[in-house]
Order: sequence, then C-alpha cells, then structure tokens
Amino acid sequence: MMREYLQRKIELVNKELDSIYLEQDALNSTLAKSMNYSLMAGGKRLRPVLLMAAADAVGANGENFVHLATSIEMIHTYSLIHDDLPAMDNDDYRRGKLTNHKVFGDGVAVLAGDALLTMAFEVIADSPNVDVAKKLKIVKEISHAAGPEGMVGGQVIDLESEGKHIDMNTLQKMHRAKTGALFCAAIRSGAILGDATDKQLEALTEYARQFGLAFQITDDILDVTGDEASIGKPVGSDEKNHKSTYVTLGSLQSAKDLAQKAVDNAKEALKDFGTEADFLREIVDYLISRKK
Ligand SMILES: CC(C)=CCC/C(C)=C/COP(=O)(O)OP(=O)(O)O
Ligand SMILES: C=C(C)CCOP(=O)(O)OP(=O)(O)O
Repeated sequence: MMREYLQRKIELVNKELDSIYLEQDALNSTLAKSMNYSLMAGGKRLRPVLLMAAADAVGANGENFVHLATSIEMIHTYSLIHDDLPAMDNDDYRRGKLTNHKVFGDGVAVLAGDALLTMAFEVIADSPNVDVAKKLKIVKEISHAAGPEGMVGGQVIDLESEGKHIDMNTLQKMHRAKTGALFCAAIRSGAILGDATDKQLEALTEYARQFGLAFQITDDILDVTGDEASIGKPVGSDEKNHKSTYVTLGSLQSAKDLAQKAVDNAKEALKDFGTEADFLREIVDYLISRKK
C-alpha cells in the first residue's frame, strides 16, 4: 500500500514540476536548463509527498495541494545545488548525475539556486485551491524554515564545524536547522492546508521532528555503508569534508539505535490518528531501511 501511495504521489509531483517552468518560454534558456536539470534529476520528492500526506492524515485530499507542494521541492533543490558548490561541499555528483555547477559553471549554478528559491514563493502565491490567509501562513512557515533560523543558519553551523570536533548537542542543533526545519515546514504546511486542529498540528510537528532526525541519521549511515550507484552521490563525503556525524560521534550501531528510536517516537506521535495517517507511519520504516 505504501509503495503504491508513494509512487502515485511522486508521479504527481514530477508531472507538476514538469509543467511549471518551460524552457522555450524562458527569458534565458541556459538558466532554465540549469534549473530543470537539477529539478528533474530524480530526487526522492520526500518533502512534497510529506506535505500531501500530512493533509491526508487530517482527512483532507492532499493531492489538491500538489502545486503548492512543488515549492518545497524547489527550495530543497536550490539548497542541494548550493551545497554542492566548491565554496561549500565541492561535490561532483548528485542524484546520480554531475552536479549543477559541473555542467553549467559556478555562476549559473548559484543563480539557478537563487531562481528556484524565488520561484518557489511565486508558486505558493499562484497555488489553486488555497485561500489567501492559508497562503500567508505557509509563506511564514516555509520562509522561516528555509532562512537564517532554519536551513541557511544550519548550513552555516555546518560550514563552521568542518574539521572540528563538535559535540552531540551541536550536531543535533545543526541538523534540526539544516535538514529538519524544511521537513517540519512541509508537514506543517500540509496540516494547515488540511485544516488540522491545534492538537493535530502539534502531533504532526513532533512527528516531523522525529522524521527529520531519523532521516539525517540514515543519511550519515548511508555515507558510510551505502553504495554510490544507489545513493547517487559519493560515499565517504562526510569523511572527506572532515564532518562530525551520528556515526563518527558514536558508532554505526549507536547511530542505527538512535534512528530506530526516532522512528518509534515518530509513530508514537501519531497515536491519536486513524488509518488516514498509515502512510506517515509506514514511510518512517522505509526511511531507515532505504538504500538511497
Ligand atoms: C542553504 C544551503 C546551501 C543548505 C543546504 C542544506 C542541506 C540539507 C544540504 C545537504 O546536506 P548534506 O551535505 O549533509 O547532504 P549530502 O550528503 O546530500 O550533500
Ligand atoms: C538533506 C539532505 C541530507 C540532502 C539530501 O536530501 P534527500 O535525500 O531528500 O535528497 P533527494 O532525494 O531530494 O536527492
């Protein structure tokens, strides 16, 4: 059931993304090619899928919000393009393909990231089936999560931590901001779109925090145990960049135990939800057993 649900939502997101920005109409075709190159490079689409699933979990039809959901994938894609730049992680492969700057050059890659971030807010503004008050709430959720108190702030902690030993508290703070905040915004946005009660919103926020933690620990584990063809990016990149991770601060086994605890906590957060939340329950198991 989970696989079919996931596949259907991924296809919807891909179709929507495909229709949003057409190269032939663009002011600059190189920029459009660069944006599309990374957007359509085969990401897992977890964030937009989670947005729709959170709306489903509170009894709405998440698929009505697919247009808005793509905005989060645009922001996520921008962050990956910038993360791979020589000034940051200096990575050559992402999503199984050469990184954006390797194909289009650093300048265009910076601008493609900027353009995706900016366009995401145009997409929210243009979203059908959503009233203006909700759009405003969602702009606040997403901009806060992507900005200095969220993803960008976390990325700076990451930059400053390279080559240094950081403790578990700093690692968690960094990941909550760098990776967790956008997952949280995706899930909270879906809940808001689906008219969640305050109690449901609170429970889904806790689910999102635990999901983000389980996701990040798994990313750290895959960086050690994964195989390049499956994860689409080099293994051992954390070691190369002298980064502290859940694996280096403990062990492979302690990281696996922490991830499992986060999965259990995520499911526990959904205890008062009905079968509408089954996908959210199942995807956390998939998350820690994933190979990519
Ligand atoms: C504002 C910016 C640029 C934010 C980047 C956010 C982010 C989550 C990058 C990937 O993290 P990672 O380096 O831990 O993962 P990967 O191994 O996929 O590069
Ligand atoms: C936040 C991190 C660790 C970067 C990768 O995110 P995903 O694993 O969701 O990447 P894609 O599937 O979108 O490529």
